[in-house]
Amino acid sequence: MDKTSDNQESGSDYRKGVKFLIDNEPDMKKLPSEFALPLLRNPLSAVHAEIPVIDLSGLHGPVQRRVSTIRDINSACADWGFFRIINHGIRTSLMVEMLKVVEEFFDLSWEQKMKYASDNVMSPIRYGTSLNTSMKHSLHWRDYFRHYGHPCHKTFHLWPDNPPVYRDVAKEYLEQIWQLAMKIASAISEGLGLDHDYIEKSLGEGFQVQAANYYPPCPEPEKTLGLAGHSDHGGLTILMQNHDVDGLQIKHNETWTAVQHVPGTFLVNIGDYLEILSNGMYKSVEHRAVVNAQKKRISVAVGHGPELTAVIAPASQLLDKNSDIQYRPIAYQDYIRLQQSSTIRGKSPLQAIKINNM
Ligand SMILES: O=C(O)CCC(=O)C(=O)O
Ligand SMILES: [Fe+2]
Repeated sequence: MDKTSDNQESGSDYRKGVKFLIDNEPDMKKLPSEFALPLLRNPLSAVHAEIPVIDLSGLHGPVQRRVSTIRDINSACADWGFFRIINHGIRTSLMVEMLKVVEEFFDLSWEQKMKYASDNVMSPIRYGTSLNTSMKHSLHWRDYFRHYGHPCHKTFHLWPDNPPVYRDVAKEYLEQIWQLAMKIASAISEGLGLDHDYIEKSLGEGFQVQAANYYPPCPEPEKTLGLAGHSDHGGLTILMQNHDVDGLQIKHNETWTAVQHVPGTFLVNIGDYLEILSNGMYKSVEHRAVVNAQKKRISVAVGHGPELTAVIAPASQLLDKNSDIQYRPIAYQDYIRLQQSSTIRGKSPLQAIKINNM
């Protein structure tokens, strides 16, 4: 292919990131046509709703409070698949530091960031833009940077050394978030009627991936999305964002619903692995990110799932003669590849392994 053709040139500019585009043209008035999503109905007109709030200190309280907290988590998982946690035990200063080093990373020159660009969706570290620019699709208004976390010692040496404190801050953050995820997983196990360590044990060594998203201000935010509707492939995602701008929407009762950000809290959501493990009792919920004309938004989503070679399948304890198995077993890494290689979002990877019981 002629590498100097106009298309190819502008195509490669997009791969440098939307931040690069807007930094070079801060007065941009029109959304470049590649970003216009043809079938999108104005995403900024979503309804607003309060999602369940769980006070995690209840898990350490007297028996009755613990039981009612587990019951609340269980109904939040079944009814919403998303909930907000307070009294989660993570220092606010660590949350702030983490957002700061992530922002400093995105502020690096595009050459420095492109060192981490990769078309390999399983790469342990990856910078990119939109969904998957190795495939043709309408572009999305976000840059992302993701890398593996727990067990941190395996990939720590690959993480960015610029900003210089990045590795240390991210390690402390990801280790604490892993512990938090295991605490919630234990409550969910009990809520499902399984042993309290059932989910944690099912993870084996476990797998954690951190996805940082950067959504710059966008000239025509009603015509595009930061991130298309999708469900997460892992079991539990723990999400935080910078303090002063909303953007997350979840599909609740078939309606896109905007979720307000509350500083100092995290959002937790159920991913496909827990939908599969619970044989469909819990649903992984589709969610997306919208953008806005005024402010950049940064989010850090940390996903938690089983070790990559694990075969994921419904828990046998949850299958009885009245409930047929709903999903075909699949190696977790094959599932991730299925999800990440596609530019079609929604819940299509789950549909692909769903068994159509009559
Ligand atoms: O930016 C957000 O709020 C959502 C991010 C997200 O869903 C993801 O990274 O999987
Ligand atoms: Fe997500």
